[in-house]
Amino acid sequence: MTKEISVALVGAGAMGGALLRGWLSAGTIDPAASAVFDPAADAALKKLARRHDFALNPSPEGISVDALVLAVKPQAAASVLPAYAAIARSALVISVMAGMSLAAIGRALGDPPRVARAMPNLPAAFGAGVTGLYAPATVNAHGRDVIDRLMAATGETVWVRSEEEIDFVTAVSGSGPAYFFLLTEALAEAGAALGLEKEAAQRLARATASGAGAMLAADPRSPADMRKAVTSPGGTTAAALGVLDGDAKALRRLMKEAAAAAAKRAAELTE
Ligand SMILES: NC(=O)c1ccc[n+]([C@@H]2O[C@H](COP(=O)([O-])OP(=O)(O)OC[C@H]3O[C@@H](n4cnc5c(N)ncnc54)[C@H](OP(=O)(O)O)[C@@H]3O)[C@@H](O)[C@H]2O)c1
Ligand code: PRO
Repeated sequence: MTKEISVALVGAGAMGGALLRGWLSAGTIDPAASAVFDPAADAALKKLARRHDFALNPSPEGISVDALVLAVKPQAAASVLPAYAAIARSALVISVMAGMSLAAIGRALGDPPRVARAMPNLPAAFGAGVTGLYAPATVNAHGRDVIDRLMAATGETVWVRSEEEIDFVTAVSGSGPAYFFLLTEALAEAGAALGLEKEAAQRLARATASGAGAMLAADPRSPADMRKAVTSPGGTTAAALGVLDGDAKALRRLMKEAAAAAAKRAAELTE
């Protein structure tokens, strides 16, 4: 049987909390040997700590774990991370922070020997996440296996070839769920503008987005083939796609611009 992983998680907000819940429900981590640090822990986190018996906000002194996972806001990292330098010396450090480079993490933690980057996304909370991963050569095969097991507990994993590509992962899948949520909002607004009741339009748009997501998850056809299956020649979908994807390729152009803006911002956040 594979050994459970002991983890120290720094930051149990939206992303860190989703990962923690995924690990606990999948049995990936050993809660009794793990610790979570989040100074203003809310009632739900306190309840989770009591139920699973992991240490919540212990002194970092003397903590020894397999993996130290960093999930605070990048803007807070430089002031927060030094307190965890001693843990980082013997642990595999995994940062899920957008735009915080290996070099900057190394500086904040006193240059620990093994640091990797992971870029998960929020559907991890439902086991439906996808995480892009990068580890330099200082992380050996065992370390990569630990990283993969931790992140695969909340969805798919995709290894990339360079640290720079983590910014591109952030632009596609890290931020990506927000693009689909915005599309759902926009579709509901369009339905209401046509004359549907607002609530009916919202329910139709939301169920359509989740239905399309379920097809993407379960149907082996490519997105393009599934799009064609919805589109009757000369029909209603073709009329709509003429606007979204006609000669101007409006949506594809906009998506390229949006992803480029996200990648640029990730690079700006990088020290
Ligand atoms: N949200 C996403 O979809 C997503 C996806 C991929 C990657 N990420 C990355 O994940 C990181 C966290 O983002 P988030 O959206 O989860 O933000 P968040 O909800 O604000 O979570 C950050 C958590 O860290 C806590 N914190 C603050 N100071 C701390 C300290 N000294 N020690 C330990 N914890 C501390 C915060 O507590 P307070 O709220 O009390 O300050 C908060 O609970 C970011 O670096 C982001 O780039 C996020
Ligand atoms: N949320 C973080 C941000 O917006 C990183 C990816 C998703 O910066």
